Amino acid sequence: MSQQNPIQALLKTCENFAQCIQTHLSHFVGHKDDSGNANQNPRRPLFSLSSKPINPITSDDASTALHSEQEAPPYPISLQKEQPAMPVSKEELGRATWTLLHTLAAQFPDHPTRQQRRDVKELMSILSRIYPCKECADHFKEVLKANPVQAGSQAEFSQWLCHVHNVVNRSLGKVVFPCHRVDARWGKLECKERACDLEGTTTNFTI
Ligand SMILES: Cc1cc2nc3c(=O)[nH]c(=O)nc-3n(C[C@H](O)[C@H](O)[C@H](O)COP(=O)(O)OP(=O)(O)OC[C@H]3O[C@@H](n4cnc5c(N)ncnc54)[C@H](O)[C@@H]3O)c2cc1C
Repeated sequence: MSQQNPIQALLKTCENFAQCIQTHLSHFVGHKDDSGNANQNPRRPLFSLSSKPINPITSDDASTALHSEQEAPPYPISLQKEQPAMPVSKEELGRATWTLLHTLAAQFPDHPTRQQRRDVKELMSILSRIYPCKECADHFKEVLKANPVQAGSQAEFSQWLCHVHNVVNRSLGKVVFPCHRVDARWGKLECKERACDLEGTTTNFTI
């Protein structure tokens, strides 16, 4: 074993330490090695100036570094690809609403209770206030003023509804519907054991 001068040993330790620092700093500043090539060492620095963990997949360039700083989305990736909901057109909304109203009229009891008569009047009145097409709602308000709801029976209500629908049709330049054919056009729902019938048996639901 060769005896080493303690000063020499200390100098050697300092040199090793300096080399170590230089190696790690080169990861941050794109240090060129002795051969003059840019440092392509794929290893990550042992520590980062960023407070967030470095994404091991992204590369070193500034744009991807920016990405690695962004928050992860709070929802699954697949949801990001979904198309925005298709808006409903005024025509689709109208057809759907008339379908509801004419079906309701077809199913309206022959001998409605006072409450049922009140309900349809109230429903029409509410529609004229909150129908989600302001222009249509305002127009329907005028139609109702000129044609108060008649709901003394199923026949009366469905004929009244046919009439007001025709008022709207005319104002839009549409063909007028022959109201004697309303029962052929709009029937009751087909439900087992009269489950859809307003006068049918009451279903008990457990929620
Ligand atoms: C209360 C209300 C007010 C509206 N106001 C406006 C408005 O101001 N401006 C506007 O642009 N749109 C309005 N709409 C929408 C408009 O009435 C139509 O629904 C829309 O233009 C689509 O018309 P459509 O030709 O497809 O048939 P729709 O009029 O929607 O009728 C649907 C189906 O009902 C049947 N039908 C037609 N007339 C009658 C009738 N008299 N009785 C029974 N059945 C019939 C036909 O088979 C028809 O295909 C309104 C809708 C509602 C419900």
